[in-house]
Amino acid sequence: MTGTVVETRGLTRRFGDKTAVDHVDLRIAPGEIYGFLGPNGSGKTTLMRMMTGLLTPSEGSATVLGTDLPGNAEPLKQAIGYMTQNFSHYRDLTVRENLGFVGNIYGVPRRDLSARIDELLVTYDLVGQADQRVGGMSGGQRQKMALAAAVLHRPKLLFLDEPTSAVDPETRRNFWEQLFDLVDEGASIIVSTHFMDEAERCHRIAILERGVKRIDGAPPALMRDLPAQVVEVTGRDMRGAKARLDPAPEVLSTAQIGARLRVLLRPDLDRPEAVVRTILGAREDVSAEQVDPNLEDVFVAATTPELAA
Ligand SMILES: Nc1ncnc2c1ncn2[C@@H]1O[C@H](COP(=O)(O)OP(=O)(O)OP(=O)(O)O)[C@@H](O)[C@H]1O
Repeated sequence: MTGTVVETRGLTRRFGDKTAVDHVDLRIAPGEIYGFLGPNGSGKTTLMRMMTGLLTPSEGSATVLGTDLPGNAEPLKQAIGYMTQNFSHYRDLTVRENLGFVGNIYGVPRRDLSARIDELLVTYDLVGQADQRVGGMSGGQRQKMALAAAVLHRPKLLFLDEPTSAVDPETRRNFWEQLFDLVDEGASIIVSTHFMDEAERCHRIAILERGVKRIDGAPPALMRDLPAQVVEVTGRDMRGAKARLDPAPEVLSTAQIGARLRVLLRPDLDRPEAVVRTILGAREDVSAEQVDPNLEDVFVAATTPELAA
């Protein structure tokens, strides 16, 4: 294996007039958790489906674990695992039966399958649910089972499409512990999300918007290299403050987050917090402070036309 598990070259998919994925170039290294971060409809699922060989690109190509796509995707089937966005297992079967079914599809030998299922039930904390019908389990339990099913045949590359969209933060944290364990065991993982905290856990991310890759890199580097300065404003009447800041030429964008206003300003300004105070006028009830960029700022900057390259 070279230093790349996935390479895409101008990968594009159109549905009628709509371009769901638009000339995306990516390189994903082995042992990485690589995140696709983007809002609904930004093309994350379509991009993943093309990488798994399930969907033919309209244009462009990819090499996934040495297999060239478009082309014969058969060799990929055994090498990848895919956890789809919608739960795709049998609700009328038990956890053990579902895992057995998946094992048979992958041709796991009978003599190994039951031991492998027992091992997965322990790893994913499903021993108590082993003989329970999946339809009666919680969203978090179903998700754990879907992950167990995706890794049953020990794939080298795992695709997870918004795997934690329906679970509470604690379940999400545990789920991520398991992803790091899988990476320690040698897997590479591609995961899509619209949660910033999840994106921040990835080794590298690509931010997608309307099918276009706006930026990619390691989250700390993306935050460090943000082409903007960030000022946080707190006080009363944040909507009024936003209305005054938005038209100012020094201001690139504003976003209200609860009782705070997050303001991105041009990178060349001295004392951006003073600039914000001047724009807002002498208001005693408002404070403005320069803060370090976070991933949300990176996302906003990457999807702001004046800032995006
Ligand atoms: N089979 C299809 N036929 C027509 N349009 C499609 C099809 N699949 C996806 N699209 C469109 O392509 C765009 C990208 O969809 P996609 O599901 O890839 O986005 P996503 O980022 O995964 O969104 P979400 O977060 O909602 O899952 C959307 O506008 C969607 O409506």
